[in-house]
Amino acid sequence: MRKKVIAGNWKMNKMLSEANQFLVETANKVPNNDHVEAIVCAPFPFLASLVEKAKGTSLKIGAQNMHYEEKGAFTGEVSPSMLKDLGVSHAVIGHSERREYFAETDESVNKKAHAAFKHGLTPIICCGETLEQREANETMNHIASQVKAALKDLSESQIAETIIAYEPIWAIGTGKTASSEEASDVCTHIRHVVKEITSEATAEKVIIQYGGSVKPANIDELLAQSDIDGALVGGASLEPESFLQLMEAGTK
Ligand SMILES: O=C(CO)COP(=O)(O)O
Repeated sequence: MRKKVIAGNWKMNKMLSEANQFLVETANKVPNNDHVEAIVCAPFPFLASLVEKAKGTSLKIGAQNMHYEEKGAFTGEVSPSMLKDLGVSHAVIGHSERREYFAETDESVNKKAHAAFKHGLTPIICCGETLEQREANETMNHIASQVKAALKDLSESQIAETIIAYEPIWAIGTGKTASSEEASDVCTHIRHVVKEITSEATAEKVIIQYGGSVKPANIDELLAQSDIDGALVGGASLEPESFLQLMEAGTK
């Protein structure tokens, strides 16, 4: 039985004092069991403080991006080794907002996935189709190609440790959730793609999240789908109360 992994993606929100206060109100309350893993993916300037505040609790702290190089002349960038050194455990890679606004490509996503494993970070690799692609029946091909490109040349054991987040772009921040059936169909497809490039045993281990307007009111139905192992949550992860409700849903 795979555990549920629920990650909040705060995106570019909160001030440091608000981020710290969020941890004060949630870190000790996130479930401490084998059923659910709770992660907050926060802006870079908050990470050191949040890691400190999460110490001794089950809450993990993740980044929302990283460079694939270890160090060097990359002004404005943050390396995986810096994140690891801080005590960060996860990094979101290839979010559609980064692909759209910051020229993230399948190739850079793959380089970042390799770099994450090299430095002991767990990548949360995002994939998802636009509304036009969905309407043109291109969803399954597009997702397969994004997933294959992201996982290229990773070892089977690395793939088994990877978290893949399916986030249909038309459902992000729009209040429009994919129906649990639509979400489930694509997540099942992702597991098939992973099986195709590795093995059934590895595909069964991969955590596949759904993301896109997930909230306490719809998470139960999404998590009830056999191939949906968690959620990557934007808006509803910003308030302590709804964040904790999402975690509770994961323990059911
Ligand atoms: O992009 C998302 C998480 O990475 C989803 O954002 P929302 O939950 O705000 O739709």
